[in-house]
Amino acid sequence: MTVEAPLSETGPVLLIGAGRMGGAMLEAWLSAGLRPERTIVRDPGLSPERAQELGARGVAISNGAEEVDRAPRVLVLAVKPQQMDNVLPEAALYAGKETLIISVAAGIGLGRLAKGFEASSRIVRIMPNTPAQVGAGMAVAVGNDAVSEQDRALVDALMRPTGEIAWIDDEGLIDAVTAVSGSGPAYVFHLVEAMAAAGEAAGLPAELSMQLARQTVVGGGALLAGSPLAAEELRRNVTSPGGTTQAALDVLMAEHGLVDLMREAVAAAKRRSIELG
Ligand SMILES: NC(=O)C1=CN([C@@H]2O[C@H](COP(=O)(O)OP(=O)(O)OC[C@H]3O[C@@H](n4cnc5c(N)ncnc54)[C@H](O)[C@@H]3O)[C@@H](O)[C@H]2O)C=CC1
Ligand SMILES: O=C(O)[C@@H]1CCC=N1
Repeated sequence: MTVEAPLSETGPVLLIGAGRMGGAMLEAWLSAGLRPERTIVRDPGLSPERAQELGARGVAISNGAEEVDRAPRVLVLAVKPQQMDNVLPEAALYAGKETLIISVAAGIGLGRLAKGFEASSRIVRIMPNTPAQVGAGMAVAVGNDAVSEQDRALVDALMRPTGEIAWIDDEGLIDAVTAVSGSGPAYVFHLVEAMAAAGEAAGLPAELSMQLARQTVVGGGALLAGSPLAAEELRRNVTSPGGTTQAALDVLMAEHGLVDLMREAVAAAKRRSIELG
């Protein structure tokens, strides 16, 4: 197995697009020891406050021009899929022979990315999620044929501080991945909103209901993370036969319940991911 140098010795990393997803990964990298002066952000849409805040932490904010002559070790594209066509020609100016190219954009395939760079370019497509910001993310990666074992080790080193990483060989799976783990945190946050609203409907004050919903999802996630038991087993441990939980699960697990709804939701997200490409 090829082992890449620790993150503190990696770089320079050029992040193009430091919005919600790029920003989340950036925070994880800096927390894990990526040296700020070897971390370059190119994002003309950054607010002056955010640019100043990153600058104060030592991160280099680039206006683009100076990047042309200093190819980064890694170039990470974290702009919206709709922005990619505008960004690729600029990104191609920055990429050198040694640069590993990573894109986290939903729907944009390796083939389309490759058209933006030199034919021999090593390109990895990653679908991360925003819990990356606190090191609890799930990222799935797929590389083109040019990607080496060393490149994979570098991607692992970069993504491990953001949470778990899984590699797939079949890029065709990535739309479903996007629909489950890429978009999935939003489903969990919506669950919190739905539980809080249901608590209010059951007579709880709004603030207390939100506290209960939020901490229950946080606590459920922490138990799932810390326990060797499967989700199904943990669910059974809450469910006394003939008790209150069973009464609720009879509703959630009924026909047209959560399982059917989630299947439809994930299928819709997968369709949209395919459309974006
Ligand atoms: N937000 C999420 O949970 C996830 C997002 N993604 C992917 O990450 C990508 C970014 O999404 P978000 O961070 O949510 O969007 P965002 O809108 O928060 O961030 C995009 C950033 O790109 C910047 N930008 C726009 N044009 C640019 C240019 N020409 N050069 C450099 N920067 C430019 C914007 O100023 C903005 O800060 C998308 O492709 C999305 O599919 C993937 C997984 C999860
Ligand atoms: O909503 C989106 O399109 C992006 C991709 C996965 C999460 N956010």
